[in-house]
Amino acid sequence: MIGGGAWGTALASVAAKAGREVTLYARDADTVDGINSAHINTKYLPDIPLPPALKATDDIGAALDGADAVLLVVPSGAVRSMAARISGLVKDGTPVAICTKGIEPRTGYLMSQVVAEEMPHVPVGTISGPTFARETALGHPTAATVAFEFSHRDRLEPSHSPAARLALSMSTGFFKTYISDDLVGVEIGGAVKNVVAIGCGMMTGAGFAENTRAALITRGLDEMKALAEALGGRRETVTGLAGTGDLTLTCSSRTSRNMSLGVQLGQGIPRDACFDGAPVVVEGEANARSVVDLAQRVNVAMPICQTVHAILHEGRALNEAFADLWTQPISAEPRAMDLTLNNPAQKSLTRLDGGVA
Ligand SMILES: NC(=O)C1=CN([C@@H]2O[C@H](COP(=O)(O)OP(=O)(O)OC[C@H]3O[C@@H](n4cnc5c(N)ncnc54)[C@H](O)[C@@H]3O)[C@@H](O)[C@H]2O)C=CC1
Ligand SMILES: O=C(CO)COP(=O)(O)O
Repeated sequence: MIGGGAWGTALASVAAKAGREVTLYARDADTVDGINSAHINTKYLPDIPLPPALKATDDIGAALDGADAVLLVVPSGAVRSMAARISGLVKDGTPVAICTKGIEPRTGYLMSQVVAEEMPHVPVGTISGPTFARETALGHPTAATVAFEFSHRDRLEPSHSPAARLALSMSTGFFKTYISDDLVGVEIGGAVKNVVAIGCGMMTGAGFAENTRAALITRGLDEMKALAEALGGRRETVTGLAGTGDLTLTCSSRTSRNMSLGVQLGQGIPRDACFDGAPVVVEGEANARSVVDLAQRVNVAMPICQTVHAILHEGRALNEAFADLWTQPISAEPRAMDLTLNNPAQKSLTRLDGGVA
């Protein structure tokens, strides 16, 4: 397990509980000591006991020595450099699953494509779904999708595919795994939901309520499906755990760092004062740029993501941007019907407390 943050630790705990021999690499020596001596990751998952069998090290070579599978769980901005760093340490054919949710800025690559470029000698897939780290580490019932591309041989013998082997290896009585061969659908779901969750949080923080949130979730899902399809993924994958599931989770709870950032911004808290100034990984901020850029490149309209992007990165006023979103041209649902009408409505958003935005 490469990455000693909340999610890397939670996944390492799952794998250890599934009976795997797990070594977690963390760059922080205190984290390593805490896991080895007290079986706690005090920084990222305080108070959650970890399986004593789980070992940690700050020696990345030792962590990877003899590994039958590698899970890569660092923030998206560190994925390429980490993949390049470990490439020579991972033996040919070892499945590598990226558990990071994002799209690389500039290239527009999925995280699995970034890793595949740096590690051409191994099969690369992903594990994704509605999985808050804390709940997972506590052993709450959780489900996730393991996705790898299937070779011709994998289709003939699916149980030998990397996806199936990893799904089996990670399965416990509380961590239910599903298998997919649609990496694009799964990874687009994970990246886009972060952006939509920031949007849901913004509107919640600004004083709007449940109708608004349900509309953003549903139309956000439509954006996710359209982008996935344009990139060769399947719409039905997006209706699964890594799309609908994760979108629903992160748009419904302030446990989500993305939703929580949005709420704070919606309340008017300046960005550098959010989370009391602590450096928290909020993938949706970078994802907003890369998703909108990718959507433009493949000519897919993503009005919610564009609105979030404009507020985060172009200095647009939040209320005005959402009022514009709500008065965009009237279009068909689903998109398959090609129909757009000019919208004659005046901008008018009223908050739950009766205030006008
Ligand atoms: N926390 C959660 O509930 C879930 C998180 N994820 C995804 O997992 C990824 C990681 O998130 P978390 O573990 O939650 O973040 P985190 O903030 O808890 O931990 C990040 C970890 O990455 C390490 N790190 C950062 N830059 C690094 C670098 N350049 N080299 C080596 N290590 C580096 C940090 O030291 C830290 O251990 C994100 O893409 C997130 O979207 C996915 C599912 C659930
Ligand atoms: O991806 C996640 C849950 O599936 C975690 O969401 P946040 O990164 O918004 O906390």
